[in-house]
Amino acid sequence: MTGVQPYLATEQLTIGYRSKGLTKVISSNLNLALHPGNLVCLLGSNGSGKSTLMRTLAGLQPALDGNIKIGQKLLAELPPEELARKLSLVLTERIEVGNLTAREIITLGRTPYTGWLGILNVQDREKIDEAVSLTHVEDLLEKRAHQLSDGERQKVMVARALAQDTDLILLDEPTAHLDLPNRIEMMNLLHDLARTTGKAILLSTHELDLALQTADYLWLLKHDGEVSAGVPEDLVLNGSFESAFLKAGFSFDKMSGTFHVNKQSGPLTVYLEGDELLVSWTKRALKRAGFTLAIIANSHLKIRAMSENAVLSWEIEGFDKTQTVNSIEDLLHTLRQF
Ligand SMILES: Nc1ncnc2c1ncn2[C@@H]1O[C@H](COP(=O)(O)OP(=O)(O)OP(=O)(O)O)[C@@H](O)[C@H]1O
Repeated sequence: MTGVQPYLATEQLTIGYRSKGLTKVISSNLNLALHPGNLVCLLGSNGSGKSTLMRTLAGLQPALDGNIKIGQKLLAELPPEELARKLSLVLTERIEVGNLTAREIITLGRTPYTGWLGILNVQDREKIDEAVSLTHVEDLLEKRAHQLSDGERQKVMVARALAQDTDLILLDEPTAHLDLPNRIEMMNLLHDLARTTGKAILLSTHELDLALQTADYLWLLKHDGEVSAGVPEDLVLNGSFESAFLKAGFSFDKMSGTFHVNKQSGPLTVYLEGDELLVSWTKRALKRAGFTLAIIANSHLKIRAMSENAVLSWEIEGFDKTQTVNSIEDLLHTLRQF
């Protein structure tokens, strides 16, 4: 991204650990940037170094080398109270919020402005109200932390970060432990927040699919420490996405943006045609069941998938006979007879 000043930028950053004279480098020469209004997802397999990078960017652990700049200033030289007005961190699982109500948790976000006494002025109250409204947690305010579901608690923690009124928000695995609808809601919420507030939001996640769909940028952390950064679609098309996650037994389908389990195919070849949606789901079932899918009609079996007036049917032609079934279960059962 050119022309726009980043809220955060790294220069030749090296992250890792130093203890008892030993240095463990996780990743080096990182030149990354977080720009206003962008949602960036940090992806990488287990142990690749996502938490290490998040912690380093948040100033919770020192960089081994290089710089992190917040605006024009070096992170390492920012006093804690100034950093707290620039960057908020949501460590969803690790923060002990005890028995506070959701309102009290969100109010804690104003601590960098209210000082020890915690007396709220008009602006503090406005920022809290705005955070509550943006995250839609109005109905949760009087609930205590232990009365909140994981998804509700996560939203309250995002509201606390918003109340902190920082340009940068970093979230470590905000979708962990959430069910699919809540994962989607959380990612959409963060994407909308980046758009509407102009904040730069960085989150680490294992949600490859959701990140591909919602992130403005991806940072892909590979096991060798290399980081590929870019727009999701560019990283899919240039092969970076695939190479960051590929393991034996999986393949990545660039067309659909999904990972597939590789199965050993059997000797019987099947040609599929017909209704697009039915063909797509039938293909999945056939691959899992070990059939080899052919791209030409000249195969052992030809299947025509049809959807007419909400009635689904699969016509199977081959070995001198034609049969029709009405479910994928029956289709698989019939094919296994051949
Ligand atoms: N305190 C530490 N001292 C030394 N090495 C550490 C320390 N904490 C983590 N590591 C190592 O750093 C590497 C990266 O760990 P990190 O927790 O950053 O990975 P991650 O991508 O967040 O993993 P996950 O997806 O499993 O949460 C791992 O090899 C881990 O063993």
